[in-house]
Amino acid sequence: MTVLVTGGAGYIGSHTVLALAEAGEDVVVIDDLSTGFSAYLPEGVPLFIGDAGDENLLEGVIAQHDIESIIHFAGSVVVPDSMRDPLGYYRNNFTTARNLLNVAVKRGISRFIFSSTAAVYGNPDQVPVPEHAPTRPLSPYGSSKLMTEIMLHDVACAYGMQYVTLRYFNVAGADPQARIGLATVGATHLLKIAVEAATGQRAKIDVFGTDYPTPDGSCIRDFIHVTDLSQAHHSALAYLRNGGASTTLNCGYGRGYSVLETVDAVRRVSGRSFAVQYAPRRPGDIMTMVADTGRIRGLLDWRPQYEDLETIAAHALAWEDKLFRERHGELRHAVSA
Ligand SMILES: NC(=O)c1ccc[n+]([C@@H]2O[C@H](COP(=O)([O-])OP(=O)(O)OC[C@H]3O[C@@H](n4cnc5c(N)ncnc54)[C@H](O)[C@@H]3O)[C@@H](O)[C@H]2O)c1
Ligand SMILES: O=c1ccn([C@@H]2O[C@H](COP(=O)(O)OP(=O)(O)O[C@H]3O[C@H](CO)[C@@H](O)[C@H](O)[C@H]3O)[C@@H](O)[C@H]2O)c(=O)[nH]1
Repeated sequence: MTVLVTGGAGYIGSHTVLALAEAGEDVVVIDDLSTGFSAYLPEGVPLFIGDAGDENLLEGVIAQHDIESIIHFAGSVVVPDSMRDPLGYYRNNFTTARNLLNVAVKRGISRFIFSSTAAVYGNPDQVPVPEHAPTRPLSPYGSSKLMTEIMLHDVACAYGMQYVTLRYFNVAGADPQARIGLATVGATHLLKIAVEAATGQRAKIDVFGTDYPTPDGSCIRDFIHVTDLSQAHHSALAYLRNGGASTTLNCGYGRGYSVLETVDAVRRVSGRSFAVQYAPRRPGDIMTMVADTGRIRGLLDWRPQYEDLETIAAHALAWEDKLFRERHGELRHAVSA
């Protein structure tokens, strides 16, 4: 019984592959390495380099491995890019998933876990946001994920598939042993930018908007540690294997931190000071995004371990220090599960 992980060489995918491999699961990965890194896969995990929407490739992988479930991470993830290139985003997020589901249905693979996003909610009417809140995405990225959610639901109803759609809130941090982490060059995530500043790779960090009607004027986010999120995937798999009904789950902790609090946490754990500049609001930003986590905590046997913001910041920083030294030729990379 093997789990097929698409996009398994990416940031969240590689942490999930590591968690599955450490739990003794058989895993195979399909990744086109457009933003992923083959070196971040544990030794012995087969990697098929190619498009997760290539039906011939998928048929070949399924012919060689006894695939029991699919976890689908592969996709394009940068919100502003999706505004410039909506067709590219609909192709890589929606059409890829459509082809993957087509092969899954043909080959009788009946368990599917899908990476969705809090971006499907758009500006929420209520915070914390429950799963039944209205979905009003503000970007083609969010729309492409919502369309895929709807397609998955329809496919599951028609062909008897069971699925879990996981809506991630703000994913951050790195493997606590710093074996892997976020390595994307030019990443735009707040915590990544802050640890780049703390490691001297940036002169300063801009805080986009300090005039919001929040306690300190900056936006508020619900950060989830990538290792806890990877464990949520394993728990979702166990839930489906136990016959759990198809469902959609928010993935966060239900606790919001402001942008300024987050930057302060990086300053504290690093003990390094860096310049913080107040900048205008970033277009399209949602003011407050915090998950209602009642459903995931009630349905899954999931025990997050790294809910503390300083722990998330410390792990992101340790990884960034290592990545910086690797990229400057002082270290070589090796992952062992
Ligand atoms: N990082 C976040 O904060 C966040 C939040 C919400 C949802 N998500 C979703 O989680 C998933 C993983 O995101 P990530 O942050 O790890 O990004 P990432 O870019 O690190 O990972 C994506 C992986 O998919 C691969 N890929 C892309 N298109 C492919 C294709 N057509 N075929 C095969 N491989 C392909 C890339 O090479 C990469 O390894 C995405 O679906 C993303 O939309 C991420
Ligand atoms: O240099 C920076 C970077 C970010 N921010 C602010 O920090 C907050 C968080 O921004 P960011 O880390 O870019 O995340 P989001 O825009 O909240 O989006 C993330 O979280 C979404 C789910 O909630 C995912 O869908 C997206 O892919 C993911 O990037 C926002 O208020 C930004 O304006 C800054 O002030 N300065």
